[in-house]
Amino acid sequence: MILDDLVDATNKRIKDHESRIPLKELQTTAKNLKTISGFKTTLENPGLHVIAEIKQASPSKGIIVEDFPYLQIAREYRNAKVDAISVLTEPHYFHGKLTYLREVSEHVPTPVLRKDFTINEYMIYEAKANGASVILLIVAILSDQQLEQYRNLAESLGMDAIVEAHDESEVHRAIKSGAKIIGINNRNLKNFTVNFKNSIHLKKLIPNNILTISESGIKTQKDVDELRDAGFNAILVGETLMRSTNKEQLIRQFKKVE
Ligand SMILES: O=C(O)c1ccccc1NCC(=O)[C@H](O)[C@H](O)COP(=O)(O)O
Repeated sequence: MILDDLVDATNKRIKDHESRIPLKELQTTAKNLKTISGFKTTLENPGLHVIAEIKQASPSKGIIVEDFPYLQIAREYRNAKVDAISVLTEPHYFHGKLTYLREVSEHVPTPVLRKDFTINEYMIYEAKANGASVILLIVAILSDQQLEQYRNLAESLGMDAIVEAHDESEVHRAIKSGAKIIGINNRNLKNFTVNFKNSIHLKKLIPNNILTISESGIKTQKDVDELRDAGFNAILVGETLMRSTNKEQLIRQFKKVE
């Protein structure tokens, strides 16, 4: 299964990072670096918020774009007033890099999500040390204890955590862990199909005091309107924006602003 392969590859990658930058050194950098806070507060405002993703490739699609001017893309997203930028840092399947995260956070004054497969505390300090305002915690790869502990650690470092669920039992675990923001991934990670109805059904299980984000496979204005009507606080859009030749216009259209 792809998720197991991703976790194995992440384990090896982070062991290598730890051998080069010890945890103590990373913790000092993380604690001293000032990053943008307030992502959660932004989502609490009325309206549908947009998280725009920067990624060159994915397991389901392979290479999405050959040309990858990530800083220029980040500036276009900023001009379109996105509420956060999601940056893939996983190198093997998504062709991501930590450098992209750091540079985007240094050049663009918008909260940045480290989009990766967080499996330990080292990665949370690493996210903060490289400019992240938000991290992702995927319920399918973490225990109940890790979900709570990692979210608390992220918050203690001034970041927010999106707890990602794919099905009913994962939504219940996310709620039980104390998640303040739940991301529902529309993509089935076994066969890569995308199903909005599942996302809209799962939203109904989440209490109103928890913020919700619909992630993956969002392509058209109809998709966006359906998710807005279902009451999501935000959408996370990757491939559709990466392939768009006018990203700014598309985001404004999705947000329904002139
Ligand atoms: O995108 C994939 O193929 C994928 C496969 C396995 C695990 C995660 C995967 N994607 C990560 C994401 O969550 C997406 O990058 C993100 O939600 C944006 O999705 P999209 O708009 O469909 O590019």
